[in-house]
Amino acid sequence: MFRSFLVMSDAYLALEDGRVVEARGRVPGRTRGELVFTTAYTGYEESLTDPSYEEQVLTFSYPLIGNYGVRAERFESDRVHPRAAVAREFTEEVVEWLADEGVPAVDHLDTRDLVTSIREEGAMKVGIAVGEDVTPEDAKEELAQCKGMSEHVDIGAQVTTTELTTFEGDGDTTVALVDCGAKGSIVDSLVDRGATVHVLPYDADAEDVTALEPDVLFISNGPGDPENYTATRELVEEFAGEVPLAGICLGQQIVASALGGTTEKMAFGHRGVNQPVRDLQSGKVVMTTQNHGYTVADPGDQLDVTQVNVNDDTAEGLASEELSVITRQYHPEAHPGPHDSLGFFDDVLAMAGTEGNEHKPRAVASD
Ligand SMILES: NC(=O)CC[C@H](N)C(=O)O
Repeated sequence: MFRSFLVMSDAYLALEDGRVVEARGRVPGRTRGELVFTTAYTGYEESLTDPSYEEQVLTFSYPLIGNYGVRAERFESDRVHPRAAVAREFTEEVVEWLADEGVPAVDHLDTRDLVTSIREEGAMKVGIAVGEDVTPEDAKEELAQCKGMSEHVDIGAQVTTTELTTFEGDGDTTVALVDCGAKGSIVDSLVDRGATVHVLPYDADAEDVTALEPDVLFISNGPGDPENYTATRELVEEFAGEVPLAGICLGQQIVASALGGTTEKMAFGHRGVNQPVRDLQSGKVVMTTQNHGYTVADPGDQLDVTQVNVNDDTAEGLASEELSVITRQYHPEAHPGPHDSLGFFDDVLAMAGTEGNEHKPRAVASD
């Protein structure tokens, strides 16, 4: 009786399964979202700035987050996207960063237990209340207002560029990248290979794309349910067979859905930097970075599954030689994660059939 009086918590997480978990508050605030976890042991700056985490609460299963600082050059976008961050222990530097960004954070809870619950019960809604005077009821109120991921019907608007932005490369390929929440490393990976990348709003129409005379139409990663991206799907329908198509993560899901396939929600998704993927033609397995909660259930008649996840056989790569399409469910641009699959960007430019792109990796100093 006295114990609960003496050790008052200043943070509560109300889970959809009815539990309320106590934690230590690091950044105050009240919020809600879909509770997911990543097993990545590095790359917290990249994950926290990945727009695909919009409307989610990100739990790190790795116990210490922040041990090599916070550097803006590693950010994937200009802000933190998860609604809140959860770890066993955050360093002061990460806490300061999240406080600057106004993103609630909690630690000193058993994240092993939380991750086990998500694995057993699936990604679930969570309400969070952090601050000196908060009560479990506050967290429950947040939970009561929490929407399911698919109910965020216009989530693309929260993360997209609002105007056309161009990144010049010194080769011959022109890429129209539809920004549904694109990671900066996707643009970098294309520009590094000489492509000029025009970044378009997620609701761009056919005229906007045609005006750019692209060699490739590229659909980016992004948050939420792929079925909610109606305008982007229409673009794919319009240009399939006319312009080569590429897609990453949400991009793969939208391309499949537009070309007659179906998508579905996974129980708890794939989030981490060691997801094994097998290429069906070569038999080769590569380690990949992943962050998704939906998957392509059926690619439809026009696309072939070219790569699968070794753990659960889900579709990791799709292609159509006839329509010139290649997509990946994982993140070939890495950041964070292994660079095994960077060759995807070479394949995309090769598919475009343009010449004169020279690959200049950023790791090599230019002279
Ligand atoms: N990284 C992404 O593009 C995520 C795609 C989609 N929002 C999903 O969760 O499956």
